[in-house]
Amino acid sequence: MSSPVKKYKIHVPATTANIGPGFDVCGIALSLSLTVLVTIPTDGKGDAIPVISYTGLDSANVPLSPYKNLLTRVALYVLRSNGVDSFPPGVQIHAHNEIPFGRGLGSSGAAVISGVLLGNLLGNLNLPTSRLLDFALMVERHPDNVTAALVGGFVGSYLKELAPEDLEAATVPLAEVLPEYPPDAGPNWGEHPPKAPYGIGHYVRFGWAPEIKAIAVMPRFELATAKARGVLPNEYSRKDIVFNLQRLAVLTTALSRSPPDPELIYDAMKDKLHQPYRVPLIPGLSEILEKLTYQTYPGLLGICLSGAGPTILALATDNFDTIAKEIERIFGTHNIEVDFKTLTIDTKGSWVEEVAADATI
Ligand SMILES: Nc1ncnc2c1ncn2[C@@H]1O[C@H](COP(=O)(O)OP(=O)(O)O)[C@@H](O)[C@H]1O
Ligand SMILES: N[C@@H](CCOP(=O)(O)O)C(=O)O
Repeated sequence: MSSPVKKYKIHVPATTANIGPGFDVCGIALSLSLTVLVTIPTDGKGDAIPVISYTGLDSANVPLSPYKNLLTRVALYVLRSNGVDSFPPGVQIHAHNEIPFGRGLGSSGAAVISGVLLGNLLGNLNLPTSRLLDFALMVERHPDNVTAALVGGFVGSYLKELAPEDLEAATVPLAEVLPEYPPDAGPNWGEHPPKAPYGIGHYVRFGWAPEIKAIAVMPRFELATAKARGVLPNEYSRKDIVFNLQRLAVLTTALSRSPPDPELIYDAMKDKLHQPYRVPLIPGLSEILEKLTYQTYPGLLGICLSGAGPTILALATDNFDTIAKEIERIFGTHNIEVDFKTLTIDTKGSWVEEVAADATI
């Protein structure tokens, strides 16, 4: 006879980050999600390590060892940081993914947030949102995707300047925060991870005009965020920083006003801090940013790279298919195939629900 179980579903949305000038600051949660079904035996019996399975987008290449999979490594990091040395026995994890990997729609941010929520659930930790965010930020150091994925909506965030002793913990290489535990690691294996400082991330939710939708045009190739960050300079000119600051200050309010003003938003979504440097990695990007204007495509409000790319984000109130098809056409001239979707803004963020013992994804 099988063990009695408790089952939970963790829901985490995709995110688009930067929105033009808000590099590493702004994020928007979108209507695509990563859903994780967690089965926990109530009699404490079963395999010592969780059994993982995946369905959905890009699921064929995800590592299924809990010591290699990003989601479970983050969960174990949260557990170990809170005095729980290993996964409870008999846990089964099934993830269903709608967020394409490496396209600039926050798949890794969603995996990190689900991992933090999974650790919180498996350890019965009852951590508050700010503490969940601390752990997420120890893993994914830019706050834009993880904050929007956790709290939902259109969000701006910053990282607190840390005290020297906390700074040391926060700059520990990712590989040490998330060691790839050998499969035979016992509960006391290895060093404990560095303590996550408290209150690393601070955020505010902006308003959002309900008629604005997000068109995501997703090229069929992956661009690792780490690679797209690697091409950015370490220093910028005052002129370029001021260019972005001016636009960002206007954009956060302009996107909340109904009806939205295309003339104001279009220019406010321009950027000089990351997009120009990423052009060589995304054939067609410059042409797309120049060619699609609010004057030539009625309904278009603004256009930018989604996160680190290669997805293009167009914010619009109308003519979604026409706008997407023109972007598809330009990518096509560079022999790049795409998929496109018109998405709405997810205002709920991440959430966990208990489901019936016979529930499936
Ligand atoms: N649901 C998931 N489960 C496990 N790993 C994931 C998941 N989603 C993303 N990842 C990991 O994150 C990588 C993509 O991260 P990244 O380069 O930051 O791109 P993105 O823009 O999609 O966040 C994937 O190749 C995979 O290794
Ligand atoms: N601010 C980051 C955002 C990365 O988002 P992703 O969805 O591409 O991981 C950056 O621009 O590097």
